[in-house]
Amino acid sequence: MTSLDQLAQHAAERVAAAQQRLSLRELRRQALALPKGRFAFEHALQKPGISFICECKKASPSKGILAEDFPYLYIARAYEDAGADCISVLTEPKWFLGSDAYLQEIAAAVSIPCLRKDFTISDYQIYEAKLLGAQAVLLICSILSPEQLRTYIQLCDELGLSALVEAHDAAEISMGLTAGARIIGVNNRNLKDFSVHTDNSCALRKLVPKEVLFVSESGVQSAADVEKLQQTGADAVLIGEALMRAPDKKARLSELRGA
Ligand SMILES: O=C(O)c1ccccc1NCC(=O)[C@H](O)[C@H](O)COP(=O)(O)O
Repeated sequence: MTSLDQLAQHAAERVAAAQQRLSLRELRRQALALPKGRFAFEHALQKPGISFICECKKASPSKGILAEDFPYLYIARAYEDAGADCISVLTEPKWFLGSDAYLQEIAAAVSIPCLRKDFTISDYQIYEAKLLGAQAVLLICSILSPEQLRTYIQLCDELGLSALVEAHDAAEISMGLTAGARIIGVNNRNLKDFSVHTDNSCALRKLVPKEVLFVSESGVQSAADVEKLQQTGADAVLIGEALMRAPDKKARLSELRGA
């Protein structure tokens, strides 16, 4: 079983446990009672130049603990002060040591849009994301069927959430576009063996039409990486480790911008 299979399986167990506490019907009722979102996440990626999605994550399966000390609200505010366009918040608890509470508190504390970064395998998690204050959810092609992907994008549309549809190869990009994705994220990390190649985004950019937003995810470590991805036509970069390991987030983000 790959790490991704384990993450997806654990997500299904988490959803089953959550449904014991609150039914899908009641969760759905609560989510639909909220004002419809305005797709703020995708609007934030439409500005001229490259946008920065800065990630709050304490740990990851490939790198272990990234930040012993994890003052998540301080980190999120530092990202916002440094000019981040969006924040990605890991809510997966077992391998990323994330938490729904981190997302809820961060979304309430900042005015830029937040992505719920989790392993979505059920509509239940999309309603949860809405209630936690997220403006976007991650949909990973390799753990969803084409039908699930299409249905979940439609649900996001109904709630006014953006869907960041993650692909790693040409077949997954095709699956995402067929399902109606408006944002494709190409993960430079192979989630089966954890190897990272930012050139993956460069190779796959041409398969995504210009009217669909293109996000390059993972392995961005330098201003040269950002410059290369911008030249390739990326609308945004999603950066985790390089920022999480930096004591001064503002200085590190400026450095990555090439300022
Ligand atoms: O990072 C991992 O080890 C990992 C393992 C299994 C599934 C997903 C994983 N990472 C999620 C991500 O893709 C990153 O958090 C994100 O793109 C930021 O990457 P980085 O800048 O390299 O921290």
